[in-house]
Amino acid sequence: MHCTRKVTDHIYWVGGSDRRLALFENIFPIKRGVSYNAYVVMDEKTVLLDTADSSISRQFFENLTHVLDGRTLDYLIVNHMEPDHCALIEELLLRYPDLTLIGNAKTFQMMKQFFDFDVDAHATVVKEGDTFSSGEHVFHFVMAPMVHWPEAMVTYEEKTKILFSADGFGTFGALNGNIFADEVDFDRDWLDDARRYYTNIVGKYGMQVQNLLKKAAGLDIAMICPLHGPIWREDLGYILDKYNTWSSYAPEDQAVMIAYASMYGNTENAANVLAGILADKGVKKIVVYDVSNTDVSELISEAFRCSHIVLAAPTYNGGIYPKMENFLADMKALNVQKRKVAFLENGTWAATSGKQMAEQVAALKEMTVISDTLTVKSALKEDQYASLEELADKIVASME
Ligand SMILES: Cc1cc2nc3c(=O)[nH]c(=O)nc-3n(C[C@H](O)[C@H](O)[C@H](O)COP(=O)(O)O)c2cc1C
Repeated sequence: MHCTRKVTDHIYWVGGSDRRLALFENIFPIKRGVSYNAYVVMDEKTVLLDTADSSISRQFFENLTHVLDGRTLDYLIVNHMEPDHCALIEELLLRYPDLTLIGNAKTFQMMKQFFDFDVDAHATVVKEGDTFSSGEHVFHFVMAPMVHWPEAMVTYEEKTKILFSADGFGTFGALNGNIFADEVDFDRDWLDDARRYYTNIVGKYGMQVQNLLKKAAGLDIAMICPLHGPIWREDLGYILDKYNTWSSYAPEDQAVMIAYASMYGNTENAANVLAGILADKGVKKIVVYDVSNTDVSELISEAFRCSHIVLAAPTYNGGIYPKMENFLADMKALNVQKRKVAFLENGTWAATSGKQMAEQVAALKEMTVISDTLTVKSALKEDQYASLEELADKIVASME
């Protein structure tokens, strides 16, 4: 049966959620599932904005058929060619052979790569600033290259002042009946997943997101309809502000993240002792993560959130403990920058992980090392308490 919701009098959410998928993009754990949003505009002409992932195809087509209520589908606006949104285009054409596809030149290049149908026979190419009217609704096309694919665009509808924002402002998490951010406790239940989605998927492209935010500032936006997660129709400043923070790589919180790797508990012990000393000195926002037990997507998300990062790892066959090395590689890949950092190394015969971690962090932009590397030789000794206190003092002194 159909499972749709009204967004405005003439616009409907026709998406669906997948709670079975373990890994989004076969890499990111999604314990709370994910939604694939799509929207239908009922007007003189009928318009669909994006399709969905094949996993929800049955629900999507039931929704679409129900909303169209016997009418045909005239137009599909393709904001993003990633398969989780465009998988159903070919089936859509089988059902609605006269369908016109609206996208930019790159959209259709990609469509020809993904599909075998006669794309040119259906394509209407639009570019930045072009408009299209379906009757009462007027759609403006705004290019959003590399947010997060080159062909990505967003569509602004003039009458309803809705920004159909593609993957921008999206989040992991299935929709549970409530499709609007103001119907849920976003800050409590969604923000962590929104940050994890943004930082891991779009995090690398901060400058491109900043460009899109500048374009968005010129539009009178009443609602943001993303392709994943809740729709924003109240307090838009909240999510725009978060996007501005994340895309400018500014820390969201003055907080200390201690990420440690440990096989036999000694580096872990040092991480815990440091956290305790920081707490003694009045720091409230401290998070401690075992990099072996925490998915790297969560570590990245926290690295974007926290102002301070302490990396603690044993030396391993002359290198950095592999799970920590993987986190460092991801930090580079996702452009983590502008953080205050410190290192704690461990080694039993030749501790070099600190030096090696520092070299990798030096390749990141605007990272400030706030203290000399602290070396543990196998296990932390009582006489090292003072050096941990010294490190904690430096962290506290550098917090705003
Ligand atoms: C497979 C393996 C390789 C290691 N390689 C080195 C090394 O290259 N240099 C070194 O000084 N210690 C090396 N160690 C020793 C550990 O770094 C050391 O025991 C450290 O205290 C482990 O910390 P943990 O208790 O937090 O796991 C190695 C240990 C293991 C198990």
